[in-house]
Amino acid sequence: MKRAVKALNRISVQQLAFSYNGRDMVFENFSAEFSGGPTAIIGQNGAGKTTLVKLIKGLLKPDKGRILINGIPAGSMTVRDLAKTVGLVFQNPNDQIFKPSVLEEVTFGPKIIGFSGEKAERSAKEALEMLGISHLKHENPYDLNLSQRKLVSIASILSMDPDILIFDEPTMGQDYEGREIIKRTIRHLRERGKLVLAILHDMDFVAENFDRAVVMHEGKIIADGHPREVFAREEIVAQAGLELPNAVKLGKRLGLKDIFLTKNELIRYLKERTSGR
Ligand SMILES: Nc1ncnc2c1ncn2[C@@H]1O[C@H](COP(=O)(O)OP(=O)(O)OP(=O)(O)O)[C@@H](O)[C@H]1O
Repeated sequence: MKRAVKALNRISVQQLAFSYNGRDMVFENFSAEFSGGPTAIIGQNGAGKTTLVKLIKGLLKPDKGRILINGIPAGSMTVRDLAKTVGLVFQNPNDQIFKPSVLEEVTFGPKIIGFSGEKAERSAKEALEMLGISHLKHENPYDLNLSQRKLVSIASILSMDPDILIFDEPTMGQDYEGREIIKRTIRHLRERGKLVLAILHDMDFVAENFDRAVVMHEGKIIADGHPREVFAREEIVAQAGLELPNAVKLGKRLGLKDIFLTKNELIRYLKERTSGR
């Protein structure tokens, strides 16, 4: 008997044009494909990153072109179907959170998209556990600090169990522990076959956790590849005003030709080189 194979989650952006005011074009004939491992969208302020993810999420409508979500034109999907398929965690959690308790907040989304009360609660509790904030479930989100509130906003999207998750600046305001939690969450989502996109200004986090970096500049993609390839391209790094990851900077300062994405990679290389002498 044939086993059903779940198709890869995929976003296909085709010949997109978009302007906020009908004059200044953010995108003109912009195309991109997203599937597979976690993808970071990077580039200077104003490059069009947030506009792109809002278009994908259906919060903005393209002037021209179309966006296919798992083969289906986003424009033809109901708000509920789109919410079930694509979850967007906003940069600022205050734009997303409005319930008086963490548990209500994280249960709200799953209920809206049709989970039973019991399933919504189970899913919410799993998400809170994943993000290490189960102990906060009875708190009012607005009594929490910004980094905890950000984790609540991530949990409230995770609990809907969408196929595609988009994070706008997930590590902003997070300390070491928060970054570790987000790192684990991305790994967990990837293992479950979810498509993860994240807008990031934190290049260390990109280097450590992403398979692909898409560099945007003035509404265009100017580089697209594994972070090791992208950070090796000095002209791209300069054009997009990117800060290099610390391990890459250190490797360069040591005069090494190869690109080391993490401190561990660099240390391993230096140890091998020393022991091989
Ligand atoms: N609500 C809006 N109304 C009008 N113009 C906007 C609006 N939001 C963004 N823009 C403009 O659209 C362009 C792309 O902005 P966008 O926020 O998508 O960039 P970004 O790469 O996400 O930047 P950041 O890293 O600061 O979030 C910029 O020129 C910006 O000024």
